[in-house]
Amino acid sequence: ICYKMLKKSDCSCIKRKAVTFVSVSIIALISSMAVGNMFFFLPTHDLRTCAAQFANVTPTALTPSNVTDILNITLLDESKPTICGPQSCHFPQYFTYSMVLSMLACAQFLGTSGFSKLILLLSQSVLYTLLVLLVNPTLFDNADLLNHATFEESVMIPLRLMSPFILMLFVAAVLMQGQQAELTARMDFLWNKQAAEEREEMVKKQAYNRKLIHNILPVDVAKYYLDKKEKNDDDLYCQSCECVAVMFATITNFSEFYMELDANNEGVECLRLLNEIIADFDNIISEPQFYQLEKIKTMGSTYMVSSGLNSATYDKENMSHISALAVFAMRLQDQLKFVNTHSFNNFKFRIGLNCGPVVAGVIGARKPQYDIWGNTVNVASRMDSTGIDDKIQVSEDVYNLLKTKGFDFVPRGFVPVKGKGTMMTYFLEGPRPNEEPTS
Ligand SMILES: Nc1ncnc2c1ncn2[C@@H]1O[C@H](COP(=O)(O)OP(=O)(O)OP(=O)(O)O)[C@@H](O)[C@H]1O
Repeated sequence: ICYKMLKKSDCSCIKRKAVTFVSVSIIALISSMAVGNMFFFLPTHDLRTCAAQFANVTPTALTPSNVTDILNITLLDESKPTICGPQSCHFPQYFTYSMVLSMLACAQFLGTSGFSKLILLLSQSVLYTLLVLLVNPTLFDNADLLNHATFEESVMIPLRLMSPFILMLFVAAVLMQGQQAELTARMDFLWNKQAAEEREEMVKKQAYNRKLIHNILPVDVAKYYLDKKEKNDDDLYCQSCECVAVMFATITNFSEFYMELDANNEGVECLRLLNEIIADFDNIISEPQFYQLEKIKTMGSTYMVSSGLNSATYDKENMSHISALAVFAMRLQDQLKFVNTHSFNNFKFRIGLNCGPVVAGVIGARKPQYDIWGNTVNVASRMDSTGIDDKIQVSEDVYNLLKTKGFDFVPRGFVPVKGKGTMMTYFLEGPRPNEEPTS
């Protein structure tokens, strides 16, 4: 009910108070049983004196057996009234045991610090000792006498002294056990804390590693390696893809821009600009509309992208992954124009597109690289290398698939392509995507 109705912190506070209340009640109850009962037997008559009076002798002249015989009492029969008075208590050591029980409850269940427990236990035992010694010591002396008479063995240490000694011994034991428990609890706490910190660190590292792997490999390929049970580095991952689109986009005059001079920190500033341009391209490819695209790699100032490499991104029906790559190519052109305007440069951009079957895979055990191979890739590269600055040259296959999808094409004519003879190619002119280029 508490957990349903209240906040967690309020609830644990109430729970703690309830536990303290119950513990204090138990301690008070058992202590009062121990201490309170002792008062029921007041006034207690000294059996030896009583028997001496009855026999009209001095108390020292009587042995314990004489006393029991004269008074006609036995250790085990407490109920019979004696000539000295009504029934008595023959086993006062049970008061001490009750006290030990109450102290045990105090030591075990009371939710306070070790020091306050020690103070409480000491005051309990001192109070009890005073009660034993001052209020009713005769009760304990009578018990000693009855024991002596029954077992015919003299009592070495009187019970009235033995009882406080037992309590002190118990306090010492509780103190030692408490210290040990506190030490263990502290160690447990520290170990738990350390374990929690290490677990948190491990989770963070795992997430970071996953992020790194996802930056190197496509999501499905990364999943293949992460889920793989047998970690064999030599395993080859490769997959045949039915119809993917491949793009090569090159900043053709970047080599003219790149110079190693003192003024540009030995070329570092040129590389910084190239890095910013590529990062802009990476940001565009991360947009949700380009989810079918996968960046393959950059080679110098060439950016290579493919689309439709897995079942999640390949659209067999509408070939939307090829349309998405065409739109992406135009976005890159717009982005580079934007960079030119703001960096007062005149970078030229040449793009080639092709589509068809490829083989995708990961090569190498160290620094593994995801790549695609096949004639489709070679031709896409040729579409770029034989293209014209600021144009997107596409193969006839791309043209045939996209001509009915609202794209504008201008035929370029037959282009000589190394190893292929001549190929009919087209320039993709539009329509331009509406989006503003990102800064
Ligand atoms: N996975 C790939 N990544 C980058 N470039 C590629 C890839 N596959 C092919 N190419 C490029 O495609 C182009 C055409 O390759 P092809 O095998 O037809 O001719 P090649 O004689 O090897 O090329 P080149 O004459 O340019 O050296 C090559 O320039 C090659 O670098």
